[in-house]
Amino acid sequence: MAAMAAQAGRMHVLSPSMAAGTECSPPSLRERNLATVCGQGSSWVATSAACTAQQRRFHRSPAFCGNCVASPDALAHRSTATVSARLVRDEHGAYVQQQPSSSCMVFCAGAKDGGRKVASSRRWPGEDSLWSSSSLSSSSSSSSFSRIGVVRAAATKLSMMGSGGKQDDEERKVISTLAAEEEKPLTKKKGERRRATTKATATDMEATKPVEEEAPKEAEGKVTSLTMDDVKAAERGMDKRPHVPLSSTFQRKTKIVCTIGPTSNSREMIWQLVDAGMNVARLNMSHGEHQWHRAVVDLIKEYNAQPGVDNVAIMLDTKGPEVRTGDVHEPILLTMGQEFTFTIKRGVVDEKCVSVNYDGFVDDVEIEDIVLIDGGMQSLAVKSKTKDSVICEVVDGGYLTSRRHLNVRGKSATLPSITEKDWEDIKFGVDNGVDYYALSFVKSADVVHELKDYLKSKNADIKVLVKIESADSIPNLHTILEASDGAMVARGDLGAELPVEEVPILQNQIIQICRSMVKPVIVATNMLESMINHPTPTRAEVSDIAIAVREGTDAVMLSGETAHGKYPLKAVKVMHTVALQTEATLAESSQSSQGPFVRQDSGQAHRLGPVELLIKQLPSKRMADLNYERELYADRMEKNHMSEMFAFHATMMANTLGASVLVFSRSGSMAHLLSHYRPQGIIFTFTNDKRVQRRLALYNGVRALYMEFSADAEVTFKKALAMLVEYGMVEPGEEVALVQSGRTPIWRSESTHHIQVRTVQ
Ligand SMILES: Nc1ncnc2c1ncn2[C@@H]1O[C@H](COP(=O)(O)OP(=O)(O)O)[C@@H](O)[C@H]1O
Ligand SMILES: C=C(OP(=O)(O)O)C(=O)O
Repeated sequence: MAAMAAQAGRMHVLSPSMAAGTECSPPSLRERNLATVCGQGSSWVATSAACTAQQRRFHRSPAFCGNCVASPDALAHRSTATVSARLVRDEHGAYVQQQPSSSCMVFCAGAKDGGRKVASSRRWPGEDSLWSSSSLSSSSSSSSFSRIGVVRAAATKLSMMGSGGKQDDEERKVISTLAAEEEKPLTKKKGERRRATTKATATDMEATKPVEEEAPKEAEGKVTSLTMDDVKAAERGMDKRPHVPLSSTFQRKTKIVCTIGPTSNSREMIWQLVDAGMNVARLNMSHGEHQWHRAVVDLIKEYNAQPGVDNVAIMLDTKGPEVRTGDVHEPILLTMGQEFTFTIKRGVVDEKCVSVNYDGFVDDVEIEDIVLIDGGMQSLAVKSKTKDSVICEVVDGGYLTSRRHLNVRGKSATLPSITEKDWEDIKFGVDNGVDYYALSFVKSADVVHELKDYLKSKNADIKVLVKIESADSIPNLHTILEASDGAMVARGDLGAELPVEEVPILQNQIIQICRSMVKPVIVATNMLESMINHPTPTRAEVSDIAIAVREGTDAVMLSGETAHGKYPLKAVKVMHTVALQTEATLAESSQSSQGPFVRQDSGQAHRLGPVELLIKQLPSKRMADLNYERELYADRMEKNHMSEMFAFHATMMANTLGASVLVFSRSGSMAHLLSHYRPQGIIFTFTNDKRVQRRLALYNGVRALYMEFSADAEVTFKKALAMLVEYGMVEPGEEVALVQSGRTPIWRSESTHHIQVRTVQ
């Protein structure tokens, strides 16, 4: 079979170690019975129908339940796969391998909706319908609906490709069969009805007018075979249907921040990035004019305005007092040992000299200092100075391109944290209603207070994340974080100003401190750097993402990978898959090795309070720091006692039941608290404030949905549950933990605080 697989290139191979009839617990099943799709290292095993609601919760993670063995994340890799067998339980409850009774091409419609729904052209023994999607999926309101779109788009695509296309015969045959099948009447399901209604409005159609422009990425734009992305693109282009809520990435708890740049600023790309998993769009104000950024903001707003979609938050990253080289006409090659000069004169560029944007550069630098370009991609030793130039010798050579970072090893530039340009950009953010500022090179809490005072004076409700990237910020870390609304571990500059080996230690500490303060934290820079030029990540990059997830970060960030890389979508998909997979192992290990609740590495729901957690996680942390954390925690508990308690106990309850959490929040504060406790299920947060919904996009485990609240709590609960069922996020029969608490309880007259367990109808 393995040989056949190699030949076919995308044969689904069941591990030879899986003996038919072997009874396996989910983890061992996963270890032993993985199958490979498309030779891409992803894995899935076809599903059985008979899984209970309790088992189905495993579907939201790449773990497998005993009955229904599917690896949703694998579906994100590829839209089609050939499957040779599936696992089902026999009459004794043991797992057996079942061969399909007809051709077995699978269209992983699940790639669109979380990998839980799979439409197939197979016939399985005992099932008479060619469209036995129910045999492959959990109950779904939108699987047939996904299939219709996929089939129609695929068929149209096929006809466009003509006979000269590169599609292989087998795939063509199946697409044609599926297209013919589409004409057959189907029982309408909720999702279809919904689509039919939305499809009718002309305004909606106009809103989703397809982009005529070429896909901006050469590498990702080329169509060599029909993938889900092609199908989706074709689907959008052909049908002009409104964008519908996609749940493909809602199971992932760790959020993804994508920097928008020249390769990702088109409408088409932004839509695809969201589908692939983008939660927050970052605008880097070091590049591009306001007009450029406004166009991106407008696109994100247009995306968010669609009914029912996952909202994307906008984060404006200030340039800060960063020192950069000027523009160059073409890359300048720096060779080891050569002389090279940095000058504060503007607009100078030749093969031996380039401008620097900071007038104090010459004063800040001393002979023998090491100047790093882009955090050390090239480095130069300072040999001499004149009044306007620094003359260096190249230590590590390479190509110098436009507007590159300059750092002096071990030193911070003596510039104010918020420059004049930053104030202009901050005003731009206020005018355009961004959700977060990422404030660069913060060295003390004062600057955060200054910005917050300004925002207050403008009545602008924008949250301030501090970028920890300056050597000078470390001694003031606690006060800076305390003043902020969250942080970014900006490893690029941090690793240039401080020895690189300190970066992982600081990363961990910053994450833990933010967590203990109930503030979101982002790990940034170089996460999938090699994917700027290559379609697959290095193993070290994959580990880097996994480590950040294990440490409990709220979000991971892509910079050049999505801003100017060749494979922006692939990079997001890799990040999504790695995070999802890592989160599943955290959930598993918390269930098996340490009992149901106690987690120490990821900080998931635990019986210990945040301070105890911190002590366990950071054995090397100084006692003084821990006492400080303890005081903060005590202070928070005092102010927020009830909500803290309810968030904690709701988490415990949800974990015990294997259920998701449902919360109603005007300000988002209860969602923040729940996120802090990291429940194993999703925190579905209903809010009646669009701004809060967008902001929550950054928080670990939170899925925020917009809804008007009714004066009657029960009406609101029912509406919320119905919405989740409609979007395929929960299923009838499933239990959810519903929390009614928070600083400003919504139905104050009804009760004070409570947690209930509801079974979805
Ligand atoms: N708005 C933009 N306009 C042009 N280029 C951009 C923009 N945003 C990002 N880029 C490009 O993507 C690269 C990587 O993004 P990022 O890491 O945010 O930048 P940097 O490291 O330069 O601060 C940048 O160096 C730049 O070449
Ligand atoms: C995220 C960072 O900031 P920027 O890309 O703005 O330099 C960093 O230095 O890691």
